[in-house]
Amino acid sequence: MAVNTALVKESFALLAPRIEPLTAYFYARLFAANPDLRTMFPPAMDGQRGRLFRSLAELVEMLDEPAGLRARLAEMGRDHRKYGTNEEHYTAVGEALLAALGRFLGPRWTPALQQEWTAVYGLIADTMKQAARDAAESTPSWWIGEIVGHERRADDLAVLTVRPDQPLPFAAGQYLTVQTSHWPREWRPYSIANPPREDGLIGLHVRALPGGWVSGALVRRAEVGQALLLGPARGSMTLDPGSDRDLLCVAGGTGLAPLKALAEEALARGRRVLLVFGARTGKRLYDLDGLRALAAAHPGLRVIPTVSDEPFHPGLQGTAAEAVGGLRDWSEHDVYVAGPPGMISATVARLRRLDVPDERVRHDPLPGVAGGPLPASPSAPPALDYLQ
Ligand SMILES: NC(=O)C1=CN([C@@H]2O[C@H](COP(=O)(O)OP(=O)(O)OC[C@H]3O[C@@H](n4cnc5c(N)ncnc54)[C@H](O)[C@@H]3O)[C@@H](O)[C@H]2O)C=CC1
Repeated sequence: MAVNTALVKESFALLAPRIEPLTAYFYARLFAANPDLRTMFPPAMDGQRGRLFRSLAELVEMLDEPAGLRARLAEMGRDHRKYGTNEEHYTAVGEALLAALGRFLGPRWTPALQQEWTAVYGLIADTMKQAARDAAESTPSWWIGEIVGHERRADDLAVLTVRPDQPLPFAAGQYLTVQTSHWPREWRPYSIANPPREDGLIGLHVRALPGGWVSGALVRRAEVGQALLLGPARGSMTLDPGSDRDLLCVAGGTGLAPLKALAEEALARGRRVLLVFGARTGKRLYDLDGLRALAAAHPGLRVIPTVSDEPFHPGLQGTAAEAVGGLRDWSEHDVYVAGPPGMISATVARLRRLDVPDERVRHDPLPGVAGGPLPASPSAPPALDYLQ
């Protein structure tokens, strides 16, 4: 059945002011009907609550772009294998979701609207399940990664090197999710800081965010020899295989990680790269040595560090976005931007003013990475304590 996307979008928009009680009702109903599922979610549900509906909002928004929607759903389906999600869980979530929509839309929940939403959820679930089945033929549901390198570059920043127990396919520019033994069932996304290597090693740049459970554990408590759980690689901020344009990479803080990977990959293919690396202070330019080493190996790389919040630091002053504006014409470059959401927005706005076509500018989704877990089953990853 063709979905009446206008009707679905209109009804979803009506729910916006009541998303919090709706989400609470959804999870209460899901767990009441399927009590065993509760134990498979993180002990604290605060962050979790918003995730499912942020994902749903994103999918509803994409209903008019079938190819993009299918790709997004397939990625989510592959990723959900790490939670141990099985086909019955999709049914349970669908029932709770339709019940929650019906309750909060009240008299507007007509049989016709119910039919539309049933079709939309059917499309979501079927696409995710099929992608999960396909992925199961060639990859594990999750990987165990041994920490083989842990360098504290600052009190709140570490560069980790992780060796997955099995080949973990990814492309330069992608990210994966990580779980530590300190916070069971909490997964957080980190960009991979290198292109695929023969030894399979994966570099991660982690800043401990204030109150950040997983990032704090990765920076301050993780050690060489410990194990992490890794989800599959995700994200579409990758090199365009059909392009041979030079690259402008604009990094803010640890947003450097995916751009270093993309730069290395592009340089290996003979493309030239200008990498602007913005940080608040000189000390926070935490990987200048690594970038200098890359530039020494590749004459096609030029690195421009800039510092925004330390007035007497030598060299360029200002944010990476400001630096881009002052440099030159970027309209013939492929541009990649990564960093805090405000920095990405500011850089994209600046690039627009410089007449760089939108389709040449790539960044990960804002304001963060949407996509929360569907429920997990008892076949979910074991707690890491047992592995160490
Ligand atoms: N794929 C991606 O886009 C990735 C994003 N990140 C994100 O990057 C951030 C890195 O955090 P930190 O290293 O603490 O960076 P930070 O907060 O120290 O900021 C880095 C740079 O961005 C500038 N900046 C920050 N907010 C800005 C704004 N509103 N407008 C213009 N410039 C702004 C700062 O002045 C500084 O020069 C985290 O939010 C992390 O989630 C990290 C890795 C990959």
